[in-house]
Amino acid sequence: MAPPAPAGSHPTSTEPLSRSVFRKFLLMLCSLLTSLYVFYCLAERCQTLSGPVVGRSGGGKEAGASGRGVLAGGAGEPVAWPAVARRKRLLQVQPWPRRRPPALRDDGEVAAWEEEPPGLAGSPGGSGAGSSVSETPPGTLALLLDEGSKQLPQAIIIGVKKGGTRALLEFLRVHPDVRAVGAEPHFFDRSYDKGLAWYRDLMPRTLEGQITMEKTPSYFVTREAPARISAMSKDTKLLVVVRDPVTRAVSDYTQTLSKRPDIPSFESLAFRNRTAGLVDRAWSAIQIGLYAEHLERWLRHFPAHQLLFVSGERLVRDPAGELGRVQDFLGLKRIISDKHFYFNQTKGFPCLKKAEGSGRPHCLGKTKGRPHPEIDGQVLRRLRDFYRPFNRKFYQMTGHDFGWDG
Ligand SMILES: Nc1ncnc2c1ncn2[C@@H]1O[C@H](COP(=O)(O)OS(=O)(=O)O)[C@@H](OP(=O)(O)O)[C@H]1O
Repeated sequence: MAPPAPAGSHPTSTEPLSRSVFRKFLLMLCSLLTSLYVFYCLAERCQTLSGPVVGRSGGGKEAGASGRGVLAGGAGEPVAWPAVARRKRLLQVQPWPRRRPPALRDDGEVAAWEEEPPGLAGSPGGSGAGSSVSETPPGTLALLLDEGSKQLPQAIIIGVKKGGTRALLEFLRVHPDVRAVGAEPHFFDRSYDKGLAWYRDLMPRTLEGQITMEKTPSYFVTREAPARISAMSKDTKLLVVVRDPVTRAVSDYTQTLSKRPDIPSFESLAFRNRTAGLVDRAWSAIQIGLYAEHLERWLRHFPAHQLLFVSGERLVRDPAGELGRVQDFLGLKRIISDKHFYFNQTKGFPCLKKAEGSGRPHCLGKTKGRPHPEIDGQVLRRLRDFYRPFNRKFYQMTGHDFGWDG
């Protein structure tokens, strides 16, 4: 038998042809496997770099269509996001320069569309994190993956004003399968005549398996909002962050006072007749806290299991715990956990260790968690008495005692 030819040498006339073909085949197989391995490593590395903090781009299913698949599960019925979501997350690799970070208004909300045009929606609203990523994925991955599309929201934070809605949205955006508009669109209360196409255009791009979200706290008390949202999609999931209505009223007043320091005192606005203890329920700061009454309207259009009530108090005390419930409700994998938060002593609130898009620690702006003026104790007690029956009814309707009545 002829001795084996040195590696890489050409087959000799004495070497059988089949052996030479086999050797070439082996060589090609090795190259193929090496290329696959290199590509896999690159992709994995990108994903590792992005960690739990995510950025841009998405795609998805046809919004507004009936039974928008992935969200079809009810409250206690988590639906797993398709495996494709993992692949899609490759698009969220950072960092790419964000086009234009949204500016903050003085009330702490993200500035409206003149600051962040609809087409650029989706930046971390109110983050102030100074973070930067764009919607353009880097070359190779962009070629391999599609860029997603704009969808109508499948889940909306509908209220309540001053309940902790910004905190909930900012915390949720840490999730790689959540994409949200930064600013409040106010579509179902102020801009409904602009039409669903206009509304959809405000949304960030999402990929299949990602949820599009927005928050506009005034929807909860807008008479037309339940029917309008149901007309968009009866499968829409609704989140309501509720907070002790008395504290909420004071918070609401504090916000107005910060813009118009000359308004009358809280004590005088809260009563139609203070001596008689007659509470002015027409005052919006009081009215919004009548949760049971507002909820009745929503339940005429949505089944109870499509609403989730988030405790504003627990969102401060135990954000990860409350976010766990929210992720289950939205059918999301539980990714946001204790390790995403730290308690900032100066702010007096939980903050994110890594904000969406920046990877840096991030607390909400100075208009969130500001000190309240001192309110007469007797007035507060009267308001507690006033709200008690409404709160009890609300506990019954939601099946949860939020503990506002001591
Ligand atoms: N983590 C964290 N950081 C800062 N603030 C937090 C946080 N979690 C909840 N909150 C509470 O959120 C309250 C503001 O609620 P909203 O974001 O719903 O307000 S708004 O309706 O959008 O204006 C705000 O109310 P005030 O304390 O009255 O300012 C906060 O108490």
